[in-house]
Amino acid sequence: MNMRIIEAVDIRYTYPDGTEALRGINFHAERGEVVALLGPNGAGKSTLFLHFNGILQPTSGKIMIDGEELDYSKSGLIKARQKVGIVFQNPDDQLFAPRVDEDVAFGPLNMGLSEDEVEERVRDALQKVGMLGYESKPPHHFSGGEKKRVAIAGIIAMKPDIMVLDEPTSGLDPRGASQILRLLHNLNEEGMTIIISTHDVDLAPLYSDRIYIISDGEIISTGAPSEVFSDIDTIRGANLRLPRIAHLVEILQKEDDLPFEEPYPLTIGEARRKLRNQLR
Ligand SMILES: Nc1ncnc2c1ncn2[C@@H]1O[C@H](COP(=O)(O)OP(=O)(O)OP(=O)(O)O)[C@@H](O)[C@H]1O
Repeated sequence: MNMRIIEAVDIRYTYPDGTEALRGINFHAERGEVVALLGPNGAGKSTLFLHFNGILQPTSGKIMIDGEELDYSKSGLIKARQKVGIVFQNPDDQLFAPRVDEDVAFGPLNMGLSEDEVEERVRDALQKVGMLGYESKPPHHFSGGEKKRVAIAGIIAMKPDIMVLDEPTSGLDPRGASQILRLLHNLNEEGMTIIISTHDVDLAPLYSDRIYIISDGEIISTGAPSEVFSDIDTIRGANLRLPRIAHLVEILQKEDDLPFEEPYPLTIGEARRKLRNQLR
């Protein structure tokens, strides 16, 4: 079994207008990891993510999925998209059906599964994201957090090995952000490899096993959160700041009114301890 479930090898990407968005990126996630890609706006996070299931083809370099080079033929792309699910930054780019259940069913139906299997997957996915009972509702009227959860359900229903989420908490209030993070924690506990891009330096160290810092199309630092954040010059050089406990606490304090049954993965005390250890 290949430990590196996904890998970008020396990826360069230049947009048709000549913008050099990625300048030789090496990145990988190991099976079962939560990896954060941290960087300021315009650093290249979305561009890199669009390479992970072949939406963009690199100008040079290659993407390896489970030890095999991504192949850009129609059948190769179908295979890649079953293994790697991408949740876009803006859920309106992902949701299109008039009903929640139709939206979530779209991926598995395209995979050619039976109606019974699709129905079961839709129910299971909606249950995981806390949206059971919303099947017939139009997603376009939902809050940002609810839309995001429906978009994630659509990916869960395809049962990918790897879920890639572009800024999953941006634009959400602390409660919405907390729900998404708990959901990702639960999916990871079940074995899914999770890759998250964010510019939120407070959340990245708390939820990730490993962090990459991207700046101007290049990876400038990688390692455990404690290693990455101990190099203050590099963090500042990437136009990022150091994590702040206060923001974290604000997010974690919302735990009581969450519509989930399982306990929150971390109490505030645990979060503080974890963060303190990582920054020691
Ligand atoms: N379609 C496009 N055509 C040309 N240039 C683009 C296009 N999309 C992005 N870029 C440029 O590529 C670079 C990387 O952008 P990208 O969106 O990948 O960054 P990002 O880190 O995801 O930022 P954000 O958090 O703002 O989305 C930026 O200079 C951006 O202006």
